[in-house]
Amino acid sequence: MATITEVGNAEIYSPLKVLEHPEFRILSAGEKPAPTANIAAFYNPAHEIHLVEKPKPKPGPGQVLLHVRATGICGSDVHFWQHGRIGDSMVVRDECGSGHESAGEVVEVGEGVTQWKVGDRVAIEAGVPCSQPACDACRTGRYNACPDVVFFSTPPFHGTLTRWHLHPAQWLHRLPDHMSFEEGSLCEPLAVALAGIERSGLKLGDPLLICGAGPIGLVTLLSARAAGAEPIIITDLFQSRLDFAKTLVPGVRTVLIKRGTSAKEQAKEIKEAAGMDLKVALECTGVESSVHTAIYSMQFGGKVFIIGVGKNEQVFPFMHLSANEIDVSFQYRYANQYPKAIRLVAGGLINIKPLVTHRFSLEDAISAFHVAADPAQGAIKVQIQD
Ligand SMILES: NC(=O)c1ccc[n+]([C@@H]2O[C@H](COP(=O)([O-])OP(=O)(O)OC[C@H]3O[C@@H](n4cnc5c(N)ncnc54)[C@H](O)[C@@H]3O)[C@@H](O)[C@H]2O)c1
Ligand SMILES: OC[C@H](O)C(O)[C@@H](O)CO
Repeated sequence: MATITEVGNAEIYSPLKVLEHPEFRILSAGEKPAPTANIAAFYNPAHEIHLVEKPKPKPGPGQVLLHVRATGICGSDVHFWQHGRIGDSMVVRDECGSGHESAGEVVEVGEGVTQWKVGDRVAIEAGVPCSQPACDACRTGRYNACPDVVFFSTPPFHGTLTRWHLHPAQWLHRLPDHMSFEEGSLCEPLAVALAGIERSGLKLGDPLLICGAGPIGLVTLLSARAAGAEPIIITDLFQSRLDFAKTLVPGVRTVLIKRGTSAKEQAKEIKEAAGMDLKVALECTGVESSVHTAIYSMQFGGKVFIIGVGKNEQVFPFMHLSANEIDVSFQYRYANQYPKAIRLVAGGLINIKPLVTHRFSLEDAISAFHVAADPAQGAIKVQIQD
């Protein structure tokens, strides 16, 4: 039987027709895999999700084999499973492995790897750009724009929600001893928030609006508090999410968004809660009406910075933006944020631990997905730990 290294890296990091591969197999419902089996959670174009058993890979030159110890379920994992696509370019066309918020432990290193040894604990940066000198994005440090990026868990690339994961040595980040795997895996959504804070230009004392109190909005809230924004207003459609935000950052002011209320009326309520017009909005829903609310909440010269992902085409209040010199910018994943994320958590400036509300074993990953997908369960961050 061919091993993964004999098959070659190109196949590991490329559209792998897993079910045609002799060593891949979907586990039947209720089947108990061996304790060391390389199981993973896969979704497919028929919107099914199941455990798959796949071979334990061998690290090739420059690669590290990891025991993945903690993985968070991201909204995009659930979205790929239930909707089969995000936008036009990320489409589920085959079985695809989930998960990209992971941390783990080095169990084997490939030829030429000198910076890692067995037992090292790492956060896994799931987007691996090509790093070629001819690639403008990689050369200029904006590697999230690399056209040849392998982003684990975005089709066609399989994810890091598996027991044994092979990763390029240079895209791992060392975890200090006092940082848990759980915190290491949360560095992924934290990296998204930090990229947003950095690129929005948020400064000490800036009045800030955060739209949406999901995991990204909440991690943005923690980061914005550490960055010194004041006051901070956070919105959501659900009071329970706003209450959760208050437990994280007691000083945050909350505004419940009511369906059927106009964006201008909601903005009025937000400005009243702040006692002023706001300077920056970090929009973490991607919902058109919420983007409008953010725009109408801004002062002259404000900035609406959109982290949320939404409908392909959306309408903007053009003249209001124009007459108030309001900038609108967007974030696509992140670049150069992991070392910063680890420093902020390790240094105690950001406490991300309370975000994890549910924990499952790898064998129970499918139940974890069902909890993450069901709003009635009240989960913030569901983690799978091994
Ligand atoms: N730009 C990026 O690279 C990047 C990376 C990760 C996630 N995202 C996106 O960020 C967004 C947030 O991610 P998440 O995991 O927190 O998602 P989530 O769906 O768990 O949370 C979104 C929150 O927004 C709230 N919401 C919905 N409509 C609202 C409205 N009109 N006003 C106020 N709140 C509203 C929801 O109730 C929910 O609590 C998603 O769109 C996600 O795709 C973007
Ligand atoms: O944090 C990274 C994001 O979740 C990904 O871009 C995902 O949404 C699609 O690849």
